[in-house]
Amino acid sequence: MKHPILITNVKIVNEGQIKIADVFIQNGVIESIGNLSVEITKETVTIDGTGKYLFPGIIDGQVHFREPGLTHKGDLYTESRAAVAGGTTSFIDMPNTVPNVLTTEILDEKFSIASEKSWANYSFFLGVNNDNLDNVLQMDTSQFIGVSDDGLYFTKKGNLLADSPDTMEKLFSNCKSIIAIHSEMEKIIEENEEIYRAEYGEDVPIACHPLIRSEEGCYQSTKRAIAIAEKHKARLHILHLTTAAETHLFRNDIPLKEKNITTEVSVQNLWFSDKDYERLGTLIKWNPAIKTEKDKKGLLQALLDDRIDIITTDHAPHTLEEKQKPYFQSMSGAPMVQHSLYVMLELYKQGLISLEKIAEKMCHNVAILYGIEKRGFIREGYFADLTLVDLNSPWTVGKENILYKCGWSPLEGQTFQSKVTHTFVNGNLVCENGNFSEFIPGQRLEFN
Ligand SMILES: NC(=O)N[C@@H](CC(=O)O)C(=O)O
Repeated sequence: MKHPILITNVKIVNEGQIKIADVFIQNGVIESIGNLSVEITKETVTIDGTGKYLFPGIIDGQVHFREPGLTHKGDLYTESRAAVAGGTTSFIDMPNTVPNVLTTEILDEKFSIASEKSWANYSFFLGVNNDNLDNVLQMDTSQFIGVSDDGLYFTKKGNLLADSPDTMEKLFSNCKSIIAIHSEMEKIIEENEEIYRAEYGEDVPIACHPLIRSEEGCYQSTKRAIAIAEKHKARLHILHLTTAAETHLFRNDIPLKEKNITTEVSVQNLWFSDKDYERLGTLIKWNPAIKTEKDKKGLLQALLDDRIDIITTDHAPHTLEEKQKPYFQSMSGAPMVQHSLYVMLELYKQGLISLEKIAEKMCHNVAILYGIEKRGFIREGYFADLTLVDLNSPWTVGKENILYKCGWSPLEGQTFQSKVTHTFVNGNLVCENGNFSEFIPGQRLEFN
């Protein structure tokens, strides 16, 4: 039986406001919020929230948890456990697992594994590439949370969806669900690779990464994808923006609910810039590449003025061995899901973003964008997915507190001022000051 939980006198960060109240959780949902005089029974767990901040549980719209098929990097148990430790209570996972998620059978298998192994609530994108395009065009795609090409190669040549305008025309004119795309132009990347190969041979320095996977490659791709989506009134979501230039292609004059074209930024692009390649090398090699200080500032500005709708992580773990290779051979992507809220709270401490905006972009808007039912807000009757934070409890990221299966983080050595003290998933207190409850599986996200 689930214990009722009463969190008292806590600062609730929700829907543009911070208000002090008590929160009563029972049977997995937020039963009441206010100045409560609930009857405290023997079973009730009372948590003193004085001085702390209560956020809706973070919903991460883009992760790679690697199961099935790539479980030497991470799996649904290890990565979702790391997620809840850092205050993330729901996630949407990408299709580039092995086998790629190109059929509903493989999608169902992923749901089935998650129902037994995931600490957090979950959903999965259906992958789309040339191998299954005709099938996807026949499907009632409104039954999926979204389709995505992320991490999949699209054409026989190996290009991305964004490189195949004809295919985009076909897909966008038919598909009813959200189409979440990785937006870079392979042709521009290949041309740039040739330029730097001519100069350095195989020893291209990592500092060239943002020049190879360049601003131009992102901008041209995003511009074209938006034009095709607008023509077909498709529901397009551009994943992980990395350039300030692209942000100007998105609108902020209509409410998120009415937008057909949306986008996101991943936390690492608000934290790192090209200045960090010298210190961290291929550890911060991501696709698309982390770009300049100017881009970092422009992305934050676009987040604040609502041209960027949500914050994700693109959590993409690889082993250290896979990362620490020469530029061309090293894997792109790094783990981030345990630390996303910490990065954002640190930006708050630096005066760059408000707590209300963090809740909007990491919780409310992700629920709105993907139509997730009864999560992402602190409201009576909603699932009790909640994250309690102490804003004055410094700690340092180190091997001993990293929970990713790959065992490393590009943030090692970083001191954060804030700490997630309690994470609740569906009304269960699953993690308290780094100590986990017995395993309780999360739930499949329902969407409308
Ligand atoms: N973002 C990355 O750099 N890597 C992702 C794939 C992807 O999102 O392209 C991965 O799965 O490793």
